[in-house]
Amino acid sequence: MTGFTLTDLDRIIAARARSEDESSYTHKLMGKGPAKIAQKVGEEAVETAIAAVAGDARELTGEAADLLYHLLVLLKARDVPLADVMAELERRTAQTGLEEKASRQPD
Ligand SMILES: N=c1c2ncn([C@@H]3O[C@H](COP(=O)(O)OP(=O)(O)OP(=O)(O)O)[C@@H](O)[C@H]3O)c2ncn1[C@@H]1O[C@H](COP(=O)(O)O)[C@@H](O)[C@H]1O
Repeated sequence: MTGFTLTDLDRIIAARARSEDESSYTHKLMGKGPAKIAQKVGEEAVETAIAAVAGDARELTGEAADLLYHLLVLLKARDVPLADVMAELERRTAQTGLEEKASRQPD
């Protein structure tokens, strides 16, 4: 179990996006703009789906990590805070009333 969160990754992405470090993939990707980043999200989503259908857990793990990373970069490029996405997910959970039940049950 790791304590690393999407919020941690989001902070790293924000710092790398702000940097002028030419060796940073995040910096380079941000420079290409939202359309290119959105294309990468689409590609990574397809690769994730293919890995899931193939049933290869290791491949799926890697592709899902690529997808989440690129999705966070896309949100950053469009100035949509990750916190807003999490708040929307929380709102949906609150609507169903399942949050309390889930916290009482083991994973
Ligand atoms: N999580 C990631 C991450 N996941 C995937 N990738 C990069 O995403 C790229 C995807 O590879 P592809 O083959 O699909 O794309 P490509 O051919 O390199 O590029 P395109 O021409 O298709 O755009 C690879 O270069 C990976 O290194 C990531 N790059 C960075 N991070 C995180 O971002 C942090 C900052 O990275 P830098 O910005 O590089 O310092 C790192 O410490 C990581 O935490």
